Amino acid sequence: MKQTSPGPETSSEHPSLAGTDLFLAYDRSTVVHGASLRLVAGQVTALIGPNGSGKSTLLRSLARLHRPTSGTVSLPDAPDALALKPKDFARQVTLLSQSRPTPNGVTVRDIVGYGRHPYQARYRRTDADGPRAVAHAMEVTGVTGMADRGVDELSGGELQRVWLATCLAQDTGVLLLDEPTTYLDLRYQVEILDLVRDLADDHGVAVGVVLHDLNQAAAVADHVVLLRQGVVQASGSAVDVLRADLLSETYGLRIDVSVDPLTGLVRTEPVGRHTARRAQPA
Ligand SMILES: Nc1ncnc2c1ncn2[C@@H]1O[C@H](COP(=O)(O)OP(=O)(O)OP(=O)(O)O)[C@@H](O)[C@H]1O
Repeated sequence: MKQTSPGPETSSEHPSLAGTDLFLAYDRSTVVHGASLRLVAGQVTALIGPNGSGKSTLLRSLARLHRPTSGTVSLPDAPDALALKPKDFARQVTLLSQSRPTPNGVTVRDIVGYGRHPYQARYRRTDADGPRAVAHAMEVTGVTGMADRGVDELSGGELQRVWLATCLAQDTGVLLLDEPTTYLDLRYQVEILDLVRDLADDHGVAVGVVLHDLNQAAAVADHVVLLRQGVVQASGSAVDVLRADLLSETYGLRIDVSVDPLTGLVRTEPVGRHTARRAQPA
């Protein structure tokens, strides 16, 4: 692994969630080989890499939805987070996964309310913060206006925001997001990424987010982790990881990289045959 700069892996800060030397397999086929990741409070860590490189599997293992063959997942109060009771874990970590089944006959407000499940006792209602948390989660994701609609009648982007609201209502210190901008129009892509940044900056949430758009990763992340074939290729700041040579080799495609003089953000530009042809001088 190329450790390009002091990133979460070398940070002396205590991580809010850490995966260490994780090996992850489906049946007997190992797809993630010894990956380590530390999510730190107030920081956004983006996982990037080509299709099938193991991003979702790694994220799901951090959320305890994929049991590692070996390696550990730990929380500050639990060196072995896999041993925690489900509700104790769910009060600390939530995952917005890529796809979820859409239940019939359930309203948006109900679905967002499911996020409060870890705070509710079986026989008594003890969740005094619930209504406030649900209302706030719906407001920041822009779904308050559709609170009474059935989730089975929403568009893909609307539904994505409802699921995100459900995660936010869970009010955890660690938020794991698998491609949260998929299905969203441009405005909501930007709003969701702004929201992610606010959660880290203003509420100290540790965010781990899978992104395909490298420019979005550059814009939102404090740290970027590049995966290839289940191996962490590089980990560090956007400037250190989003390098033309590293990206071109990893994605098998020429990718030009520049720094925007106005924003200082790294910009990546994949160069296909058509782009290259158009760039030829007349
Ligand atoms: N349920 C499954 N059963 C068997 N193999 C799987 C399963 N899910 C994923 N894989 C395999 O595991 C590897 C990693 O997949 P994963 O979904 O973690 O990658 P990814 O980087 O998130 O991909 P993408 O960008 O396409 O979403 C791939 O080779 C994939 O084919």
